[in-house]
Amino acid sequence: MKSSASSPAEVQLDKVIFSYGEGVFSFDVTCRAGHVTAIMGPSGSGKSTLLNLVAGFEKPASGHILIGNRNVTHDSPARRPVSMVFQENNLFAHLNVEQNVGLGRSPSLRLTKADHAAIIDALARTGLEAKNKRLPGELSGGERQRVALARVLVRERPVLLLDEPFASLGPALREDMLDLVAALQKERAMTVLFVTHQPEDAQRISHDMIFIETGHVVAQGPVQDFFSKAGPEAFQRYIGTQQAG
Ligand SMILES: Nc1ncnc2c1ncn2[C@@H]1O[C@H](COP(=O)(O)OP(=O)(O)OP(=O)(O)O)[C@@H](O)[C@H]1O
Repeated sequence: MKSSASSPAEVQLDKVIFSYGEGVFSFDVTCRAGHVTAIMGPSGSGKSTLLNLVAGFEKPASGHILIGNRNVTHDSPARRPVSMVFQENNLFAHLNVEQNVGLGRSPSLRLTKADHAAIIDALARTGLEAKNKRLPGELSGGERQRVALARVLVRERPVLLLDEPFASLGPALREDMLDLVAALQKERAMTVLFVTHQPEDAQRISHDMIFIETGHVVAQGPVQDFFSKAGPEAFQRYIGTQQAG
């Protein structure tokens, strides 16, 4: 059964422990339903790992993942009420825009009239109507990410995981894309977990922030608190280092 994107879902990592061998990750954290949570932290701190645990690409050694109060710890990625957009390689190169979006409805592209209507809607919403027959190789980087967002729309999952989706785009285009995400998030009341290295991107669209260091959440709270003078020391140090670099 498809989860409705209209019912916001909390995302909880409940005493989750995970390890790739050497480094241990421990996450005990909740992301508010229907809000955008930015996930920031130094390179290698575990931001993508956190998203992969929620998506089901990695399994915790112990603890639970709950989405909308449903325990999904043992569910495969396909069964989880989640969509994910990566920095790149979100699309199949041999399928055109419409087909790539259609995969969000049916992996075999057996599409009903209602599916086609949803695809047309999503293409209009993301400004891609005129490019529906193009292959990904015939699109700009920003357009390809729009296709990925159109697919998120037709999937109608309540949780959206964004792993630095606009990192390779220039600042003006990145702002456009972030505003599109913010509009779609609001429209669908999605719960968004947004990994980014850009403090200004986090500030632009996020309500909350999680700051990670060496596999642990070291600070969490409303995003504006992080940017005040009294913000978490670890975060201040991190953005200080980034700006100095
Ligand atoms: N498949 C894997 N096998 C072994 N180690 C891994 C694997 N994936 C990630 N790691 C290690 O786990 C740690 C956390 O990686 P992760 O990708 O979650 O960090 P990140 O905070 O998202 O980093 P970045 O900002 O550079 O993308 C890193 O030390 C990384 O080398």
